[in-house]
Amino acid sequence: MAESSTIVFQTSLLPSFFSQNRHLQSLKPFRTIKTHNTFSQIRCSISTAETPNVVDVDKIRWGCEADTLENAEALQKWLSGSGLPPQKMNIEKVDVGERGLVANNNIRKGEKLLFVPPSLVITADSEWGCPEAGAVLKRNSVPDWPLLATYLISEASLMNSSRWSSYISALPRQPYSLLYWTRSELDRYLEASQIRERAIERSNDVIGTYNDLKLRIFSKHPDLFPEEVFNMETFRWSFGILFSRLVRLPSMDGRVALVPWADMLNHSCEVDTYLDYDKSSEGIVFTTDRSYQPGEQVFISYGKKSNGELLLSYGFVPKEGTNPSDSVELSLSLKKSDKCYKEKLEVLKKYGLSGSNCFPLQVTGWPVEMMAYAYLVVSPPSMLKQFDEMAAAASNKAGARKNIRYPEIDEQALQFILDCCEASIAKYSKFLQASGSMDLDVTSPKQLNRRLFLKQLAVDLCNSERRILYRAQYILRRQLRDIRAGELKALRIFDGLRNLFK
Ligand SMILES: C[S@@+](CC[C@H](N)C(=O)[O-])C[C@H]1O[C@@H](n2cnc3c(N)ncnc32)[C@H](O)[C@@H]1O
Repeated sequence: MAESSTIVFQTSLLPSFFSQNRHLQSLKPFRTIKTHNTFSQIRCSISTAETPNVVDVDKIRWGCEADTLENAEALQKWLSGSGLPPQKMNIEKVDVGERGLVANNNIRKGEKLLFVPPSLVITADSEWGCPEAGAVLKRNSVPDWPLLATYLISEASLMNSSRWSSYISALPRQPYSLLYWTRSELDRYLEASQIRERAIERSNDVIGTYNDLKLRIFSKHPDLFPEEVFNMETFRWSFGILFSRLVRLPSMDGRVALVPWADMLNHSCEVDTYLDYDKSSEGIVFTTDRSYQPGEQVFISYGKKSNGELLLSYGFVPKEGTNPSDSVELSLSLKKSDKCYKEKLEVLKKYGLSGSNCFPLQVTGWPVEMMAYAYLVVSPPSMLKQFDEMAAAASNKAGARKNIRYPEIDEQALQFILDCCEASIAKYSKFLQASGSMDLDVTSPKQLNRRLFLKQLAVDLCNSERRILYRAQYILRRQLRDIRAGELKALRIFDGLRNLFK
């Protein structure tokens, strides 16, 4: 639950992993996913055991169904027995988020809750149940995210011999992130949204990371990392868990961690409280920003994320209009027919931009960088000397002048943004209209439920993104009307003066 690369939050459940760990990626072709369902017995040397333990792959519990309280009681018992102090909350079935933490006592505003001790937190430094496997990854300087993903799989494969067995058994068997949507589901349901691109990129990153680990490490140590256990399917699971549960802890130098118990808290856009390490109590806590009565679900914030980002990592979309941090990515592109296309592309590249860029629109407005980019797109050859300044302002490079104004091309720039906005609205409207009669193409009731669920999420996302575009369209039209009215007034004054002199 770390943060997005553009906005700095205190702590949020999730990540900017791939911006930090790109060096681990290898862009190899999609590999066929190997299932772990075939019965096989794996030898895995566990800690100091002299004879290697034999792992029955079929018996590994990759979490449980998150819509039940299966394993929740065992988790609470294990946590209490392992140093978690008595809590003012219990794990219960809830309306928002399936399972969540519910107050069992009056909770005051400003109260510190949780106090999960560091001994119950999983970080890149945690001890491995299979120390040889951990040593190999560390020798190869594997970064935190892939290391933690491998750690989870390794601990899951040790079953009851892992100290995290009760925790792992209570994790969701299928985390609700876009990692679990197939390519055709993404193409079909998220065609209108830029989140589709992000989901494809993320999925390719996970595949690339797994392939890289396999090539560099797993294939060289098949006794420690048997493919029946460490495969693309189990990596999808462990990355899905990390994307939806990992926390960045600012007071622990921004370390990323899995915090059992705290990761049962669901997100609300209406609260503004984050998990962090509390030096005085030496535990992971959060401070409530409202009071709760017994029976009420307690929430934290996963960060100031848009609905698209929440869907991408956590697999849910807040109710329309309830997320003040919601935004939609609007794509602007240079026109291929532009006489200065080459020159413009060159300056954009100089500032790390490309011929096509996305900018976040919010109901409250859009970034100044977007206007600078639009200026560059519409500027005529006579403004060649200003291209550099425009591209610099469109980038978020430090030191660049941001608030540039070119009143002579204001109208064209705003009209260009409006055209892009309307083209995007048309895409959303087409999807939303078609979604009513969309053939779900299913062969079983289970599949039907899944497709209906995904379609509903896509419809919710598209409605919330289109709503922001409608708002931008309204503002742009008004600004254009004002400019044109001003021009008309100036023209009338000019005509009046001309007639006077005549
Ligand atoms: C950190 S976990 C929270 C505990 C989780 N509900 C569970 O049962 O394991 C994050 C997951 O909880 C669910 N979730 C959290 N906040 C939610 C919300 N406001 N609406 C719907 N689902 C939510 C999503 O499935 C998300 O991937």
